[in-house]
Amino acid sequence: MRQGIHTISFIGLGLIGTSLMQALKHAGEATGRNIEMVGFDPGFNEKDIAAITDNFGLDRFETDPAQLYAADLIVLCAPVLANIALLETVKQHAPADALITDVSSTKAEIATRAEKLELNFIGMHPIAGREQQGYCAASPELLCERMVILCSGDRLPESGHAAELVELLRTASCNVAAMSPADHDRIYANISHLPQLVSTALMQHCRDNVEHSGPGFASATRLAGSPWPVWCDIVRTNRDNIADNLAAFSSLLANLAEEVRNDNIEALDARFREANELYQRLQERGCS
Ligand SMILES: O=C(O)C(=O)C[C@]1(C(=O)O)C=C[C@@H](O)C=C1
Repeated sequence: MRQGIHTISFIGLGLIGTSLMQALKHAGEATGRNIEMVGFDPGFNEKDIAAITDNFGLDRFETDPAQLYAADLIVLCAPVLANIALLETVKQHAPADALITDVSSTKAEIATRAEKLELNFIGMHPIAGREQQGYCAASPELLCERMVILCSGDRLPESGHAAELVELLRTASCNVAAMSPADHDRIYANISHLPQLVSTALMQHCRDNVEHSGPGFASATRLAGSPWPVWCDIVRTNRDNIADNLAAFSSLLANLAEEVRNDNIEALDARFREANELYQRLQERGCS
């Protein structure tokens, strides 16, 4: 049996799949390896295949599952529920020693399904994105200095394809961290899924005055441009955590409204001071 990652298959060649493919290709080259990048996307026509091969580093577009899944590492890059559905096909075709991962934004449901199917699976979540979709908006820079969560439990994997994946991600300048799927979904409901829904709701709430808006409103609502097909699956696979966060945030907003109405300057000053300090810390970490 040959050792190491020589071939990676990407199922779904959108923004994240293509950016990750390019980043791992470059990381392989930087460490003296030519990793073959194989991919499939059901929405692709001949023009897309030519463009992604010529400009984004895809080596082979494969429609035959036997060829597509014959890889050392398989990365599922479709929306979460589609990735979950794909696990059956992966089980059928993937070599026994292949590592299966995904780039979905929720991790518990897919991990449970993969465990039931006894797959060699570790979920992954690159904390990177933009409101544009599709491979045309992809770039390996998208992942540079960004966190990538591997749902391998308390510790990052130390052997096999999974350890090699960690090494490739680090070479691509990603900050790789480990956590459990349940912790992931709880944390990202708060720090990612809530901000998305708040941005969407803010855009709706201010609909009548959008034409009068300035740069402040534009930066507060950038995420309102995010694609629903992706977010539909995220919301559906992390419902309780997201609903809990929305409820807690609504009560914070209710308190804020009271403070404004009652001219509670002290409370408002404390809020601005805390938020300013947190913002400053984020800037210092280079997370803007
Ligand atoms: O900046 C964006 O447009 C994002 O998509 C960002 C963001 C995030 O919350 O940071 C949103 C969801 C993804 O799972 C990862 C990244």
